[in-house]
Amino acid sequence: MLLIMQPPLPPQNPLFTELSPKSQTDTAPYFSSILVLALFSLSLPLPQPKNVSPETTLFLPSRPQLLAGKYLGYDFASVSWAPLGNHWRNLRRISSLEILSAGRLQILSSIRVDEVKLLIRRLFSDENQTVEMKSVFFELTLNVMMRIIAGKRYYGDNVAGVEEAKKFKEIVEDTFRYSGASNMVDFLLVLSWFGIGGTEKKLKELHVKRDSFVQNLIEEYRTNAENGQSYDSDDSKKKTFIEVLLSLQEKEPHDYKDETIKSLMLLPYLHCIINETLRMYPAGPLLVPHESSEECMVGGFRVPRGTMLLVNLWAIHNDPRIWEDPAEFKPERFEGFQGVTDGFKLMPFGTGRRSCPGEALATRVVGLALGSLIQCYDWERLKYVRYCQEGGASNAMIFHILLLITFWVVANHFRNKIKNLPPTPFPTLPIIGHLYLLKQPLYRTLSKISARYGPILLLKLGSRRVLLVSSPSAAEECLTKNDITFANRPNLLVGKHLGYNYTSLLWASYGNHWRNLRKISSLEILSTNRLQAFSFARVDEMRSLIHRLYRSQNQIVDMKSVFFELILNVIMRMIGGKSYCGEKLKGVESKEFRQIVAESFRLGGASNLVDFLPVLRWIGYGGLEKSLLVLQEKRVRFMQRLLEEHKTKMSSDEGKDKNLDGQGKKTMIEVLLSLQESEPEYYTDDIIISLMLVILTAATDTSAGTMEWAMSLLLNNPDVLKKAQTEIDHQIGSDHFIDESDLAKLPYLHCIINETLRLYPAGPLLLPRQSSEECMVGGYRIPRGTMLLVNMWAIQHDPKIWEDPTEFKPERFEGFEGVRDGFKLMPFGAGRRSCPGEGLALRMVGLALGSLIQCFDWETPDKRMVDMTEGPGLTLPKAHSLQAKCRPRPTMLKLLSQL
Ligand code: HEM
Repeated sequence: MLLIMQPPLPPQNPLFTELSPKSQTDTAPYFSSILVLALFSLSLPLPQPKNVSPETTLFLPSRPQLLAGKYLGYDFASVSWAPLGNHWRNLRRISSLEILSAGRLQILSSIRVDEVKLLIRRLFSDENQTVEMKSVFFELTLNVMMRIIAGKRYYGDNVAGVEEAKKFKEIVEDTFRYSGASNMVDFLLVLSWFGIGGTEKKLKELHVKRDSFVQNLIEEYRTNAENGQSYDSDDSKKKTFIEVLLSLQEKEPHDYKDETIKSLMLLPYLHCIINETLRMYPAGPLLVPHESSEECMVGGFRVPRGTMLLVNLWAIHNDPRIWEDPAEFKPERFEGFQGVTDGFKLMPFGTGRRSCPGEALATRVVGLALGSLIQCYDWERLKYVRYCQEGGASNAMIFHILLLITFWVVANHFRNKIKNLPPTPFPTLPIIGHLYLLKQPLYRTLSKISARYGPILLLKLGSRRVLLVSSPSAAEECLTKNDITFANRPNLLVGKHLGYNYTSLLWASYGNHWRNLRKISSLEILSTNRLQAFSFARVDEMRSLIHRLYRSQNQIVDMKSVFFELILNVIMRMIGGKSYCGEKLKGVESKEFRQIVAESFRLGGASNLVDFLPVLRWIGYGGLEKSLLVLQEKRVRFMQRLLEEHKTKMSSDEGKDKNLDGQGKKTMIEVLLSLQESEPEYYTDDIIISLMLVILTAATDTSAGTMEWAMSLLLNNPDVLKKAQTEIDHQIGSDHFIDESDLAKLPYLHCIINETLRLYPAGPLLLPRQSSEECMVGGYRIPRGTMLLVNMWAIQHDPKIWEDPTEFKPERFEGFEGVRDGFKLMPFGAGRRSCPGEGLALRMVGLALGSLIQCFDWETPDKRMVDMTEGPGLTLPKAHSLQAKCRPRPTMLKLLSQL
């Protein structure tokens, strides 16, 4: 007599109150699973497994939140992946009672016998032919399971489902490939940011395939039911699993959503593809990972809550201390032994609450199939296939690697403390260190890290040690007491390729060579005297810009280009006596150089991954070096042209002793070429070109960017713009254009520039430096060769230092002189490697802003607020360049018409 047992249905589930906030969201699978729980009571407590101590049960039942559980486990709501709790208990009960209980297995035994018979018959007709046994067993198992679940067969005579079965076979193979604890992305999240692995994408695709496969089965059943067909009409007790669940769904549609049914239907497939010998080749060599739901003790050690547990079953099953000749296939060792579990030394189906619920079915199918095949046929081997052993070995290796990583992380953390190194964010991962914490924009991410761990931090960015400081006092200590120690620049790839192998002014190490270059640049181009001497060039360029804007009034102007061309022309005239942009000048060259500068800043700086993980160079990652070489070639070609032009002119009689600007001032190239004449070995063409390139590159993007941010802020704050115009009207009037000498009379304009440089410093992390010897910062020991990043952006946005730090309030600088306030406002850096172009930049920004405000009224093209999003790059550029329209101010019309 056959007996079917159904679980009692309680009126209400008292455990609803225990549900966590996450489980109360309305994600369909989870919610519906919880409703299922409301219907099925917990009146039958699961038996506590033998030999499992209370300590270890804490560990066993939960599952870690791995990617496989998210995508294949219906967001951790399926029976395999749900965390320990009522929801999981209920799903487990349904699956056990509806498909895998001893009672149901007994009822459905005819299906298994039938399928084995059909297989035997097929093999009989294929006598003496080679048979691929893996497929034979797979087809058998699938047919058995499909008949139990959906009442249909996929393989055999008169069956049309082979294509569908092929699809399912792929699904099963992929499921095993991407499930479990061996996806590196689960442990190194950073890999997914670098797009390495792509496991997540594959899991997403696999989930879609699995879901639609099972949904089709349900739909097929529904259609057939509507047409009055039934698969297993011979015996109502032999109802398929879908039938059982769908009839429950009919009664309680809310509680039995399709998602719940699907997540349950997928379970038996996964657990029942057992086709290897259980001790030597356990189908789950590391079991399925568990996670501890609270702290517990194992082997006398404290194991924290949330620790993932991997039981290396393969190692236990192959341990020579437990098994004699473990690598030998000796079935005799189990003579007289009942069952498939022997304490904890043999447990191919796991043990405890999360053990395999398909154990009974699997052993029956495997037993019946094997027995019948052996009974009916003689077999001979074609080739010996080393099979699961390889998989088992690789899993054991992963386990040992994980152990090593954990040990390394913990040891590294304590080592820092013992050595009196600054605090470091936890954990420091092997190889990548803290790179996993970084994302663009860097200064914002680093600022968050400092807010969490402190203003003096030691980061490990791949192979480099980085000291990150983000408080005025720490910055002061680095740039005053330790200024010489930190006067080197790190050897980054950009310094090698764009900095003439670390010999340019920007990238050279602190020493005689750097001192000499700095002296030339300061004396010959950036000293107060030289700046004064070339003020005519700036005024001249400014006038020509005003003229162009006057003629294109009411048209939309790209302000970034306007500012860039202005500063490029000014510097070009100081360097080589010619300006590059504007209507009468060579626009093509200007565009070319602008691209060169933009590219230099894009590839430059401290955020190239290859600088921190040199190993990436060997695997050809990113091709950064190639891009740098191409760029450098363009830069050099551009400057070489200019230099040759000057050499030709100077060698001609006409050019001798005559400056090229025509104003009685020697240009920088002339000075350098005359130095070359006296000391040709030192002042090579390369040295001259590299100096010109540094000055041009460092000056253009920084100054143009500051002007663009300032104009954007003014357009978004019309009151401030009005106030600045009023100041100019009162102090300068409208009878002459603003001159550099007028700037001292415009303190409010100065406040606007300071506030712009505070909010949007062109060097948000200054430029990276490197310590030449061991030193102390904040009481911590800083080893030699440590890279220094001063997060000026964080300091200038620190709410402890600045009231409303994100607000544009020029008034906060009223009564304040200069552009440096101790170490809390320092947009040009400090110390020996601070910006030598500060004087020029302030003059240019002041003159440009003052003139544009004096001559024109401004608005955005669509009268909307300017988008202030920051773009990626070293100099804090705007993500979208500023577009604006100008109208001449009525009071200035007379002057403008005289241009
Ligand atoms: C608003 C405009 C500018 C800003 C905000 C700015 C900012 C900076 C900063 C923060 C540094 C790094 C300082 C450090 O490491 O402590 C720097 C370095 C430098 N700047 Fe500027 N800068 C500007 C304009 C200019 C101009 C106009 C020039 C040249 C004409 C220039 C030439 C340089 C050079 C050559 C260095 C490297 C100095 C060295 O390594 O010895 N900068 N600048």
